[in-house]
Amino acid sequence: MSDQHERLEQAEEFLNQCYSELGKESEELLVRLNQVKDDIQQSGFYTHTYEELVHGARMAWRNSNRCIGRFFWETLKVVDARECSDEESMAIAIFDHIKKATNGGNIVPYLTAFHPAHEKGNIRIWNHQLIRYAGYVTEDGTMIGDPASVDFTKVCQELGWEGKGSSFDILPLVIQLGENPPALFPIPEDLILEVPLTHPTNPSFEALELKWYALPIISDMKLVIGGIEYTAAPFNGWYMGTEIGARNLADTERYNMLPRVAELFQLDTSREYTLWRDEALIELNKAVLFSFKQAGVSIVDHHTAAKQFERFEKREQDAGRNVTGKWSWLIPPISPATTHIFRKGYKDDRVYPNYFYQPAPYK
Ligand code: HEM
Ligand SMILES: N/C(=N/c1cccc(CO[C@@H]2CCNC2)c1)c1cccs1
Repeated sequence: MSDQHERLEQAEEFLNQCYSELGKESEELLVRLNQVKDDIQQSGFYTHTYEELVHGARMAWRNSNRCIGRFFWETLKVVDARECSDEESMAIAIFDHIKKATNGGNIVPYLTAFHPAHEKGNIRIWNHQLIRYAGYVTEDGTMIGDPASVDFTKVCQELGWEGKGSSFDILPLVIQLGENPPALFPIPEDLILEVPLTHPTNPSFEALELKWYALPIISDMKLVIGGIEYTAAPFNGWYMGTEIGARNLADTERYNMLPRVAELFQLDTSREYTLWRDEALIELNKAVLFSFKQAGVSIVDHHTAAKQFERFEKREQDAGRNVTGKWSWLIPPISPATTHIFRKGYKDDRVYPNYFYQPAPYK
């Protein structure tokens, strides 16, 4: 099937569902379908109205099989930055996104849509997340910072960026328009909200000098709506505590903090069966949730998130829509069997609109 014919089919499927969900008259839909058909026949593309862009981005979140946070899909705020035509104006839009989404700690889910892929080539944001810590391998092979960031940190250094070499250096924003060389922008420090980690009952925890950033904002996925591909469409939510406490700070190939936490709580690490790893995990996750709450920064524990997801499932059923999901991602990494998700099956069907991985623009 030709590219144009395929895009027209995808456009028609999206517009039919979108206009039906928005309760629009069939007359309005027919006019729109004819206009889109002409546009695609003329140029191979069509341009979403702002309303279609907003609802399409929300539908894509609703269809994200690996996301436990979908209860809030209808609240996503969307900024239309499709007019941005140079790296500077994109950087300004991105800084504005960070500021509005952070909202002093009361995090608001936002998506900023830049111009979709077209003949002038793609726009790519090279960062995986807009706010993330650098990772360095020293001469003697020891790790500083986030090991998951080592490759991207090297790329930033090759582009002229110099980090301070601390465990928590915020990486710069890297934007590439089409075939232009990538443009690098340090993120203004006053835009970055971070939470120092303390423990509710163990005052010695702060000696670990751990912290994490408040705003998780994914910037390397592609938003596809009705055959139109938004290759730069950063979106943020708030964290689920386990992401920080059970993975980012706990994984041996990340900050690998469990042995240090065990030491602080004087756990018996001589044998696995003392479950010292599990006890350290719980203490670390309690510290993350306690610290974010203390700092007035939005976060959700995995039990509450699972309950919200259950309400999402019920509401989708009532709306006559099937809930698709990827079980292995939806269950939380600690105490998964304490959630209803563990006992359910989900079909990992691909439903459009949706968010997709795209090849790394550097390597
Ligand atoms: C509002 C609070 C939100 C929470 C607590 C939340 C929670 C999560 C968690 C825990 C994951 C798994 C991440 C991992 O295991 O590394 C995830 C995945 C995902 N979420 Fe959400 N989410 C939220 C909002 C959003 C929003 C606003 C969007 C998009 C508009 C979104 C789209 C996705 C996608 C596409 C994935 C899969 C990512 C991948 O395949 O790597 N989520 N979410
Ligand atoms: N809480 C979140 N968590 C994530 C959501 C999507 C992706 C990720 C990071 O995924 C990486 C790839 C696989 N695990 C780490 C984390 C959100 C980020 C942006 C909106 S909500």
